[in-house]
Amino acid sequence: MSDSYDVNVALGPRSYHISVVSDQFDQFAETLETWMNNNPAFRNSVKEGNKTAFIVTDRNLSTLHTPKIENSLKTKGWKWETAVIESGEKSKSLAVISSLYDRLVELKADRQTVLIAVGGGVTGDAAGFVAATYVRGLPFVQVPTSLLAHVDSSVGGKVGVNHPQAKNLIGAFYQPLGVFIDTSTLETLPERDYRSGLAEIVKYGVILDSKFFQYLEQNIEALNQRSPDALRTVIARSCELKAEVVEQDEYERTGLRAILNYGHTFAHAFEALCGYGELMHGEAVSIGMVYASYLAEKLNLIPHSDTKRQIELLQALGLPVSLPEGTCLETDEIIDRMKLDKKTVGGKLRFVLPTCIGRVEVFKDISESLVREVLEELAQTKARNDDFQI
Ligand SMILES: NC(=O)c1ccc[n+]([C@@H]2O[C@H](COP(=O)([O-])OP(=O)(O)OC[C@H]3O[C@@H](n4cnc5c(N)ncnc54)[C@H](O)[C@@H]3O)[C@@H](O)[C@H]2O)c1
Ligand SMILES: O=C(O)C(=O)C[C@@H](O)[C@H](O)[C@H](O)COP(=O)(O)O
Ligand SMILES: [Zn+2]
Repeated sequence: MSDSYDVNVALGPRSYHISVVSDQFDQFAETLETWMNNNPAFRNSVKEGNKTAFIVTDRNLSTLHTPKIENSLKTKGWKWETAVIESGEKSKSLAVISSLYDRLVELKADRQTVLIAVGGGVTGDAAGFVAATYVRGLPFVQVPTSLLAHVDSSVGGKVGVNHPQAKNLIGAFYQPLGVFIDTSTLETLPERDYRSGLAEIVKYGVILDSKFFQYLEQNIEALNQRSPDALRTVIARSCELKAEVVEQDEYERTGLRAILNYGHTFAHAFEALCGYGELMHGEAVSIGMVYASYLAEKLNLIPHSDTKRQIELLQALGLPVSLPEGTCLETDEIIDRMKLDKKTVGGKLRFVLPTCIGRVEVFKDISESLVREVLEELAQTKARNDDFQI
């Protein structure tokens, strides 16, 4: 596999490129200008030297990688302002969005001001929502810096913020002009955040690609050591798989895109109920996939061995497979929160469940009592601290 690659997300007039490079932040402004030159709506700005940007980044990134983006813009004659939001899930809030609108008003930003998100999924989701809504749309560029953002959140155009009751309840579909992934950012990513990203990678194997799942099983050591080769392979494959799904169902209307939500019906309820930021998104997804897989077993869709393979892989990658010790969530409350999931129709829950490793389907007629059974049985295995090793 080469040192850099390019994944095209083919969405007609909203098509864009995901550029994956290593140690090439100095190329950022040139790449941005290429994307703008290829887009009739923005090429004049570059031609006329009207090059202004609004960078949104989080506190941690503001001293780590954001200066590299700023330096690159400087060499190409760009003017920019940088807004720093606090790190962590709590920044996915309407209060933060509102403060960013205020900054844009002060700046007198217009529809040619490029909004650049530099950070993890929180920054990308929040900044993307601002880009989607300010003056009904600013050109938006993602510079993801966490593994989770490389493989998932920067691709596909889901942007938004949390409601105190439920994750991502307020948002939009808004595709970026391009995604610039420099894998060197992973060198500074804390361990827990790195592992959180691995959960979404495992998700792609379960939902779409059994060979990829097998690759992950066979490369645990390399992934745990952040081997650049293994990382390039998994980032590339994850982006390709997500792009293929998004190309076919950009707005999650046919149901296909919903498969990217495997494990999330449980995960989002856990994240909201534990308090945003207590469980990382990827950790919640890891636990949520185990719950969903166990539900699939109860419906005789898969044998236990398929759940076991997921548990073993997730654990080998240092991910949790049950809620943390001491977590005590009421089953009724979990079900209540799950009903705020965006897949819910007419008050009825829908679940993405595996039918084997590499394939999932969306199920809509699952009895609440069965879901209750899963929640209660798995809460008890946690209490026995046996990590669901049945
Ligand atoms: N839009 C989507 O399609 C989509 C997909 C998956 C997840 N998400 C959302 O993404 C969010 C989770 O993303 P996340 O895990 O990146 O969280 P995050 O943005 O909070 O980043 C995790 C932590 O890592 C730090 N960090 C990021 N990059 C770093 C780097 N290179 N070096 C040092 N520190 C770094 C951040 O400052 C933060 O403290 C959740 O809100 C989730 O709902 C969205
Ligand atoms: O891109 C998608 O579609 C996904 O579902 C990817 C998920 O990993 C991601 O967490 C997403 O933000 C969840 O979306 P939501 O619509 O369930 O809030
Ligand atoms: Zn997710």
